[in-house]
Amino acid sequence: MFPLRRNRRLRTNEAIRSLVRETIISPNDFLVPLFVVEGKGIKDEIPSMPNYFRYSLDLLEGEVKELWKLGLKSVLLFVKVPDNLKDNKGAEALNPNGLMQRAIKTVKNACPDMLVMTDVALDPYSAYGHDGIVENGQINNDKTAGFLAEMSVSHAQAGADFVAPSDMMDGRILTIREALEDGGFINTGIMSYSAKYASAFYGPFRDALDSAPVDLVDIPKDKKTYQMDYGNRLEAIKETEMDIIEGADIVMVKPGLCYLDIVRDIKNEVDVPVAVYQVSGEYAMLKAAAEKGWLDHDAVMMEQVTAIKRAGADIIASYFAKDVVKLIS
Ligand SMILES: NCc1[nH]cc(CCC(=O)O)c1CC(=O)O
Ligand SMILES: [Mg+2]
Repeated sequence: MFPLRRNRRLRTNEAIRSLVRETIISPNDFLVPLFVVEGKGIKDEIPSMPNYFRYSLDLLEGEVKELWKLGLKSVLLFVKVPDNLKDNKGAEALNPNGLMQRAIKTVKNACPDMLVMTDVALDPYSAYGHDGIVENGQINNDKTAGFLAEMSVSHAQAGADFVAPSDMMDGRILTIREALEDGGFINTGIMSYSAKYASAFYGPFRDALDSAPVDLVDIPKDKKTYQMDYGNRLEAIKETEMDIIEGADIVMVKPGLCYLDIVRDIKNEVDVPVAVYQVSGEYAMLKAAAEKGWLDHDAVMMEQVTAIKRAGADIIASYFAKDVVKLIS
């Protein structure tokens, strides 16, 4: 008996393969993380993130214009805060003339139609490298949520389109939503890092912002009391559903590749867009393997972002965004 159905017919050549391909990557899929620093003329390569840079505001302009030309229309801003401006409460985060607030305006000036999302969490501002206020050796959930709401309003005032709380405090989406509504920012969206795991893949990001938790007595050494345990799956659905009820417009799973089962679970469960963050450690792993000549950088990169989209990502936050778009254009 010869087979009646030969699946290989649909794989005969690139024309037929591209005709039947289910998942196609486009510039519209990406959200581009950007690291911003004080100073002038700075384009500083992050050692553990080859070919990824921190920009001072004057050079950020050109970078943003380049992204726009490539068809990348959304950015996610992170700031590296000077040590002397860090404290336990993140007071500098509310400075109307702070680095984040100026960065938002810089992007909007350079490129008025660029969608600007901002990271909302204390860690870049925290003397202890924590996403919240430390009290008696613990992260105070409710004080932190209140502070993040003020921070979100400050970003909205500066012109942010979306705030992206990445802290994992309970209840902060509701607190932030209420503060935005009260402030009249009814159209400012919230992209919640809703299922964010306590992951060792964030290492290079913490190098980039110098934001790792400090090693001091009475200060938690890691983020495991607020970020999720990577053994858990149902908890991701619970976290995500709660954030949607509290007012999240977009939910996120983070990191990416090791968590694609979670992405699919959530995609099947919710009716809001699902973002996935392919994080710094994922970027660093591929760059390192490619540098050694052990992996084909571009081929593996495309396989990875396609897998993330296939798993259910509507939005991919990725340090590879520019590389991908240059490759496919
Ligand atoms: N709240 C901070 C924050 N926002 C995004 C990332 C990680 C992103 C990456 O690794 O690329 C982190 C680090 C952390 O939680 O320690
Ligand atoms: Mg939560």
